[in-house]
Formats: sequence, C-alpha cells, structure tokens
Amino acid sequence: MSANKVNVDLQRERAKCDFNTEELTNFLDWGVKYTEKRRNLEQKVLSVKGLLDDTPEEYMSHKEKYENSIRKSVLFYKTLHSMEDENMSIDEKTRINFRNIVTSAVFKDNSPLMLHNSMFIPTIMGQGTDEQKAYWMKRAKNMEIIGTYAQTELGHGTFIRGLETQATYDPDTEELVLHSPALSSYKWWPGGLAHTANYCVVMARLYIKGKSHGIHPFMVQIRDEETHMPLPGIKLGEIGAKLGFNTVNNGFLGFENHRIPRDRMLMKNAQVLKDGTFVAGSNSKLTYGTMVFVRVIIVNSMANMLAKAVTIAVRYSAIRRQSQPKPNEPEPQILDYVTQQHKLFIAIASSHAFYINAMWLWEIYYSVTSQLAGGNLDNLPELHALACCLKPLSTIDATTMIEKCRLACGGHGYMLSANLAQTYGLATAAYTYEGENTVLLLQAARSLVKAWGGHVKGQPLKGTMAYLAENPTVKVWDGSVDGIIQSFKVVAIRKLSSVVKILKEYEKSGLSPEDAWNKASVFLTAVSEAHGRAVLLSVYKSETDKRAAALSPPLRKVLLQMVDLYVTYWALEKVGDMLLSYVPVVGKRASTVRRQFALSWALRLDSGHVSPIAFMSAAAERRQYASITERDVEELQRRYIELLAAIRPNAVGLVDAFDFRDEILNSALGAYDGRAYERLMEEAMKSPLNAEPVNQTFHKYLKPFMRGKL
Ligand SMILES: CCCCCCCC(=O)SCCNC(=O)CCNC(=O)[C@H](O)C(C)(C)COP(=O)(O)OP(=O)(O)OC[C@H]1O[C@@H](n2cnc3c(N)ncnc32)[C@H](O)[C@@H]1OP(=O)(O)O
Ligand SMILES: Cc1cc2nc3c(=O)[nH]c(=O)nc-3n(C[C@H](O)[C@H](O)[C@H](O)COP(=O)(O)OP(=O)(O)OC[C@H]3O[C@@H](n4cnc5c(N)ncnc54)[C@H](O)[C@@H]3O)c2cc1C
Repeated sequence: MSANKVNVDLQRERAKCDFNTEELTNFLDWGVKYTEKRRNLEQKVLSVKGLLDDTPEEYMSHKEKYENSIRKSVLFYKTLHSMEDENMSIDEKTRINFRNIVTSAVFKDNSPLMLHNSMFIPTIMGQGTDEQKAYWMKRAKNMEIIGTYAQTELGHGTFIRGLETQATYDPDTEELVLHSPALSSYKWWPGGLAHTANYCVVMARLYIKGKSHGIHPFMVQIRDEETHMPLPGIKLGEIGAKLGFNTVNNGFLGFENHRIPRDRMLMKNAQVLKDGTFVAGSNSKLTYGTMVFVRVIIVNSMANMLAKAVTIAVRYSAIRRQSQPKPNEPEPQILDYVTQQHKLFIAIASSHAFYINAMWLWEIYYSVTSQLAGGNLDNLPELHALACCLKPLSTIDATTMIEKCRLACGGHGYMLSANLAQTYGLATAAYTYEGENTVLLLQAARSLVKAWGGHVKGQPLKGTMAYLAENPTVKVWDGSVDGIIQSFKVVAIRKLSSVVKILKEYEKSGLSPEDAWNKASVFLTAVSEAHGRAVLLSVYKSETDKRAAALSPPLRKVLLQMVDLYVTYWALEKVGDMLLSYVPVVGKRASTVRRQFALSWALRLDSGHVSPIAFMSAAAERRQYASITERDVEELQRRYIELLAAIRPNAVGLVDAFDFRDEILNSALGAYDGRAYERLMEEAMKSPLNAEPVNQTFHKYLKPFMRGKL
C-alpha cells in the first residue's frame, strides 16, 4: 500500500511512534529468525489462488460454508505440507507456530480439519506405543487419513469418568466392541466428526470380563476410506448451528456393537494383552495428556486473538473522529478519549502478558513431557494445576477484552465485516472447551489446597507454588510494581489459608468433605484466580525484565510501561483484594498510619460519605494493621492515567508491531491503510440484497399489504 493512500491520522500516529516496531515484532516472535519464518509462511500461503473468499462466508448457507471450508482446507494444508521441514524440532516448530495465525485469513470461523492437527495427532503421539506411532503418524501426517478427538458425550463433558461409551474386550476374537448404550452416551461436539474425519480417537470405558478398567483412547475408523460412507454399526451426523465454529463440522457419533482389533487401543500407558489381562499405566491421568497440551496452547492462542481484536480497535480509534468537546476545534480522534484508552491499552498489555506466559508455560510443558518420557511424573501435578489456572484466566480476560474492543468500535464494531464478533465467538468457545473454566479453576484449587496441607505438615512447596510458603506478613504496601506483585502473592496465600480454614469449619459442622467443598467452591475458584493472577503478573514482569536487557532503550521503556500498566490495572481491578495484603505494623510507622487513617476517616464522615475503602482501612487500623489506604488507591489511579497518557503516542505502533497482514485481520475497520469507511461500503456492496434495486418481496408482499390487498 503506497503511503499516500494511508489515512492521514494513521500516518501521523506512525510518525509519532518513538520505538522501532520491527524490534517489537521480533521480540514477540522470539527472535528475528522466527519473524522471517512466519512471514515467509504467510507469504506463501496467501499467494495461493482460491484460498481467500470473494463472497463473505456470512452470505453463504450452512452447507455452502462447510463445502467452501473443505475446498479451502485442502489447498491450505497442501501448501503447509509443501513447506514442512522434517528436521525441525517440535520445540522450534512450536515457536514458529506461536504467532502464526495465517489460518484465520483463510477460515474466519476455523477449519473442519483443525482437530486433526490440534488433538488427533497429539493424541497418537502422546498415547500410542512406538509401533502405533510409526504406523498411524505416517498416515496422519500425510493426511491419508483425517482424524478427530471424540471424548465429550451428550450426557458428560466435564466428568470424564462419567463417560458411557463402552469398549468391551472379546478375547475369543481379540477384538474390542464399541457400543453406545444410551442416547446420553453419544459422542457430541468433536470438530470435523460429522462429515470430514474418517478416523477418530474415541475415549471410552474399557471392560474386560465384566470389569471396568477406566477410560482409555481407541483409534477407530468411522468411514470407508474409498466411499466415505459411515462403517456398519456407526451413526454419524452434525450437531447443528452454533454461536461460532460453524465451519468446524462438529459432529455426533454412536456405536452399535462396532468391532475393532485389539491393537487399536492406544497402549502407551495401559495395555490389554491378548488373553484379556489388563496392565495398568503408572498414572491413570496420563490418559488426559492431550488436554493438558491443548490447555497450554490455548494461552498463546488467546494472546493472538486479543492482539488481532485490539489491532482492529486501535487503528479504527485512530481514524474515527467523534464529538466536539472544545468549541471551534476539530472533532478529536476517539483514541484521545481516556475512557477509550482504558478500554484498549490493557488489551495490548494483556496480549503481551499472555505471549510471555504462554512461552514460559510451553517451556515447562516441554520439560515435564520429557521427564514423563523417562518415567518421572513428579512435576505433572504442578503442570496440570498451572494449565488449570492459566487456561481459564487467559480465556476469561481475552473474551472480556475482545468484547470491549468490539464495543470500542461503536456501531461499526457490530458489523461482521469488522471481524470482532467472530473473534469473540472463537474466544468464548475456548472458555468452555478443553475444560469448562469454573471446573478447571476448581481443579487448580484442589492442587492448591493439597499443597497447603503438605506445607502445614512441613513438606516443602516447589516450583510456582513455592511462594505459598512465604510469610505473608513481611511486606508493607509500597505501590511499586514488584510490591504489587508481592501483594498479589500475599492475597493468594491469605485466600488459600482462609479457604482451608473454612473447609475445616464446614466439615466440623457435620458436612461431608464433598459438601464442604461444594459450599466453599465460590471461594475456591477465587483462590485459583488469585494464584493464577500472581503467576501471570510475576512471569510477565520477570520474563520481560530478563529479555528487556538486550533491547534498545526506547523499546525497553515501552515494554516496561506496558508491564506497569498491566500491574496497575489489576491492582485497581482487585483493590478489594489488595486490602488482604495488609501487614501488622509496629512503632512509628503504626502511629503515622493510624493518624493518616484517622484523618481520612474524619474527612469521609465530614462529607457524609463513607467509602468501603475508608471503612475497611479504618477496620484494619483498629487491628493495628497497615493495608492499602485510600491515598494509595488515589496514587494508583493517578499513575494509571499517567501511564495511559504515556502509552497514547505509541498506541498505533504497538498494534502495528503485532504484524498482522490485512488478510489475517480480515476486518473492514482494522486494515493497515485505515480506509475504514471505504471498506465498510465495499463490504456492504457484497450483500446479495444489493445485487438488485428492488427485491421481489415488494411486489409479492409489501405492495399488496400497503394497498390493503393482502
Ligand atoms: C485449538 C484446539 C481446539 C480444541 C477444541 C476443543 C476440544 C475439547 O474440548 S476435547 C474435550 C475436553 N474435555 C475436557 O477438558 C474435560 C474436562 N474434565 C477434566 O479434565 C477432568 O475430568 C477433571 C480434571 C475435571 C476431573 O477429572 P477426574 O477424573 O474426576 O479427576 P479428579 O478426581 O477430580 O482428580 C483426580 C486426580 O487427577 C489429577 N488430574 C486430573 N486431571 C489431570 C491431568 N490432565 N493431568 C494430571 N493430573 C490430572 C487431579 O489433580 C487429581 O489429583 P489428586 O488426586 O492428586 O488431587
Ligand atoms: C466450540 C466447542 C468445541 C468443542 N470441541 C470438542 C471436541 O473436539 N472434542 C470433544 O470431545 N469435546 C469438544 N467440546 C466439548 C467441551 O470439551 C465440553 O463442552 C466442555 O468440556 C464442558 O463440558 P460440558 O459441556 O459437559 O459442560 P458441563 O460440565 O455440563 O457444564 C455446565 C455447567 O455446570 C458446571 N459444572 C459442571 N461440573 C461441575 C463441578 N464439578 N463443579 C462445579 N460446577 C460444575 C460448569 O461450570 C458449567 O457452568 C467442544 C465444545 C465446544 C463449545
């Protein structure tokens, strides 16, 4: 795009930016090398003819959307395969893929083949024996077969142990008989299952000689490889239209005594021998490995989705002018309204925080899976607990902030051509899939409560939970970034110790442990959130500090401002929690703090208004504790507003550095050139209703109706 065609406001914004956006792109990509590889891949994919839609998907019927997405999927994966480098390690591939979202240029609502790569292949890799991997991976990688991951049933998604699909071993024929005993046992949801996949990994309950041996993965062929007809004893279909994912071809699957050979059970962890002997794995939860992998990956995909949404919203806010606060002056860019900056800048910082946490989490995942391969399971519980905190928090924040980006674009944000509604649809799906968020937070709480129990008995706490052993009364509120992060840790410790006390009280009052757990579950999810927030904040800060040393001073400054913004934003959001980070004070400081409280308390009473902060501060003071004071909060608020002002000149530069091509943003509002109105009109003209000046319904219905003849 030549510079003179770019909207003048955007040109001015870019000229104002005081850091090198390319340097930030390289930072986000984890190095120049990965930026280059990502751009090459995008260039290659996007130059394939026929991959991008001429007619927007939203004007197609449900069936046409599916057929179009299959046509594109074939082209897309053929191109990707032609670029694959066999010698690259998984770690390196993941780094390249972390910021590669070229898929979203091709599929606004995801591909029906997405589960093949995201879950089918990882399950073969994680659950298959070497022999099974050698056979199935060759076929799966070349896409000679297309697979999906069929776990959820109509009756159960969360409660995996409640799955009803049966896999009964018949030692006479050395086969497994798959059966769906009730409607509730039908598989329901798997992506690509309806009409796309011909194989799938089915999670089913294994029975041998009438005895249940738990849930295991089975490789099942569901369609004929030649005709694509469902195999005998297999019922398949699509589950219908949804909020999003409408091109993912989510399906249902039922079995009527369908037989598969014994070796179709993926037997890396547990085995069924020919004679029907069951050999248990070292830990039954290893079967849940693919879910842990996807939860880890989701944190990164939330960073990408949020980056995409905020790029659209910030660019649009730079070109949109509205209202006239000062008479006789031009209408300001809406990005100059501080409320607008408040909606958007935190989304930029959150995206950075998620990228950094995602890479950190990936490294933990990579190291724990290497340990698992060597039979060491020691760090699996911590990885599981971390994934169960960070997947929910990243999806909760991304969903909320993407919706804010849409709202920040006013009426035009509501257009599908803005691509914010679809992005929200994809993000909010992740709120539910791969472990519903409340359920995962409760899972994390289970680990935290258990760890606390061990700590109380004198067992050491390790890794990301080590801080829980710290004395929570060592710090006073000082308002620094590190101080606030410390306060978040103290909040987590206090919430955890408090909920453990509550659980004990409930049990003492006669409740069973399960009922006590349920009664305390609102607080338990809050404990996990507090722990997750402490992790997100501290990893974002420490990893940025670590990597910032190698950056140019202007970029370093901007990145540290973003960290500051993120930490300050969350301190203000959780200001009630910050009161929990109080500490006992003694001596001179105590009397100063007391005087300060007394004064603010009196002023509040004088004005006839008692704020909760003043009230709680005074309560803390009566206990001789120094908590965050009203003055501290005002200080934080001032700092937050100053940070918004400091970031404002770099806002467009910050989103440009996400480096999304227009095809990937797929948005009339967010394109690099800022020609939003022209693009909105161009998109409007694609509406089939604009193909003719008068629609036939006028003559058929409206005219007779208006003339009273209907
Ligand atoms: C981009 C990709 C697109 C993806 C599209 C979406 C695909 C999907 O959605 S696929 C379906 C995903 N489904 C889910 O995620 C279901 C969520 N449910 C679960 O994960 C589990 O059932 C869960 C964890 C809630 C409870 O499991 P349950 O068997 O009842 O275990 P529970 O009794 O609570 O815990 C038993 C122990 O196992 C541990 N555990 C549970 N899960 C795991 C795990 N994954 N890894 C390690 N340990 C685990 C617990 O920490 C607990 O340990 P301890 O006894 O020491 O405290
Ligand atoms: C877009 C999308 C794609 C999907 N793709 C796949 C796929 O490819 N393969 C696949 O197998 N599955 C897939 N799923 C299914 C998904 O994994 C499940 O829907 C998800 O795990 C939630 O389970 P559920 O539907 O049983 O919800 P439920 O567990 O029924 O949740 C309903 C409510 O009950 C609450 N609840 C449930 N249990 C508890 C508890 N123990 N304590 C407190 N509250 C509880 C939840 O918090 C929630 O509010 C997909 C789902 C979606 C939306």
